[in-house]
Amino acid sequence: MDVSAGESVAVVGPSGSGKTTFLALLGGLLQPLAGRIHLETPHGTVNRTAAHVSWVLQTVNVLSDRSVLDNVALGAFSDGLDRTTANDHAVRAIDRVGLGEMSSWPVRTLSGGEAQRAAIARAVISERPVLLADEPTGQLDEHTSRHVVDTLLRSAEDKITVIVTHDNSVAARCSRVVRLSGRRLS
Ligand SMILES: Nc1ncnc2c1ncn2[C@@H]1O[C@H](COP(=O)(O)OP(=O)(O)OP(=O)(O)O)[C@@H](O)[C@H]1O
Repeated sequence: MDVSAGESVAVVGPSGSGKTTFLALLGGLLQPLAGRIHLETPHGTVNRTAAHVSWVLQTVNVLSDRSVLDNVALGAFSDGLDRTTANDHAVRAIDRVGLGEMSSWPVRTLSGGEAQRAAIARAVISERPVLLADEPTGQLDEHTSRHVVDTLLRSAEDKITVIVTHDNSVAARCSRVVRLSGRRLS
């Protein structure tokens, strides 16, 4: 599979077909037994993709005692943005996912879906060229899901975005849909 910057790819398929495993391979969390995954960057070919990927995971990976703002800004800050710029980007992304009023709240006080939206805000402001999302709307109602997918896809304009989803309406909005079944991509 070849994916170019600006493309958003939905990965669909039955439960247990290997979608999360495929994402983990793309993101360098697992090494393939066969085949090769690499990323072409302006600075050359990268074989270890992990440092180039921002994640939205099925189990929400946030620091639960820190505020929404801290959680969202931290990723961009640790990637090298200065704190003021990281905070500015974070504030805008938090507004876009509808958590503006909760910005100073510790993430542990949020619902599962709200924490998931904080994780999405963190991923979309990342300057990393690849965004991998595993069921990013799994805990969201239809209206919030549509809004959050807008935010994800807006950030996809200059990134490689791969979204694992069971939601056909999310898949339909991606620029490409691939199906995993019987251990094959089609
Ligand atoms: N670390 C592991 N070691 C061995 N087998 C694993 C491991 N992780 C997942 N599997 C198996 O690999 C298969 C694919 O799992 P995976 O989580 O990638 O599926 P999925 O398509 O994302 O499923 P779902 O839609 O239910 O989240 C499953 O049968 C699972 O049991």
